[in-house]
Amino acid sequence: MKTDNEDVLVVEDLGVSFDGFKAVDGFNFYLAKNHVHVIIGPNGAGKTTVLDLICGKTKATSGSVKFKGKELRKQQEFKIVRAGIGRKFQTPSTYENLTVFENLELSHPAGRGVFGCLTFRRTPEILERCHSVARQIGLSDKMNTEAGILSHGQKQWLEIGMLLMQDPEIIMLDEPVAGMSVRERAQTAELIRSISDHRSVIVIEHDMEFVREIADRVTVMHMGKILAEGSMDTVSKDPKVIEVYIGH
Ligand SMILES: Nc1ncnc2c1ncn2[C@@H]1O[C@H](COP(=O)(O)OP(=O)(O)OP(=O)(O)O)[C@@H](O)[C@H]1O
Repeated sequence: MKTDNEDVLVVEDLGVSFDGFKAVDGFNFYLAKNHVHVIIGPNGAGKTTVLDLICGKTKATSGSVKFKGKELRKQQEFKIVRAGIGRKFQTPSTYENLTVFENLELSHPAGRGVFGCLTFRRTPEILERCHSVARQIGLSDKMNTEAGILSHGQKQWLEIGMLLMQDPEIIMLDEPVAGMSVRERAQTAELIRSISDHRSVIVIEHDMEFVREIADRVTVMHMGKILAEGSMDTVSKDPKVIEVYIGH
């Protein structure tokens, strides 16, 4: 368990309604620097919506999202990414016909946007960054392999690598081990732990064994609200949590 208490992200009283239905309601969330904070909860609890609100994909109807003291709630999505919050969606976003190396290279901030594409130069710094990210995601020996022929797990790691290329301070992952083999899950747990040496990670996950392996802190959501929060040990013994979720 890490002890560094500095919060990089402070979310308070966050809420959103869809046609009068409160999908997220009075949500408070404190993400500590270099921690892995996992959000769990039954289907429809509001977990994905919370990530949508943090990254600006969905606009909140109330509350605040502060990143290193700066209010993000009304910022546009691309500005939130640039500020240092990266999000991996469940839908694949790799370029299947490009190699692992090319996918990583393209994700470097220097290649971003029309102007970036036109003026992009492969500098030694960018090359080194691609290789260091490839080492971290375990794909160093696949640099020249087209993304389309990678295994499911390797594609997921490549996507995480593409996020890492942007050097974000916070990474958000929605069900990162869905569809993975036991071995791939273990490797993903290791990867997430290594990412949290220098960044904070928010993960949504259903697999409790996996949560136990990676989480510094767990928030349990139910019907748009927080049901419990603490270490995995604490929340998994909470009778409220057992009743609505773990006991199912
Ligand atoms: N854009 C939207 N318009 C209307 N309702 C929405 C919208 N987005 C989410 N909801 C509703 O909000 C609730 C929370 O959904 P959300 O996807 O955040 O839950 P979740 O905890 O991530 O569930 P799961 O584990 O199934 O992915 C659900 O009832 C969903 O139908």
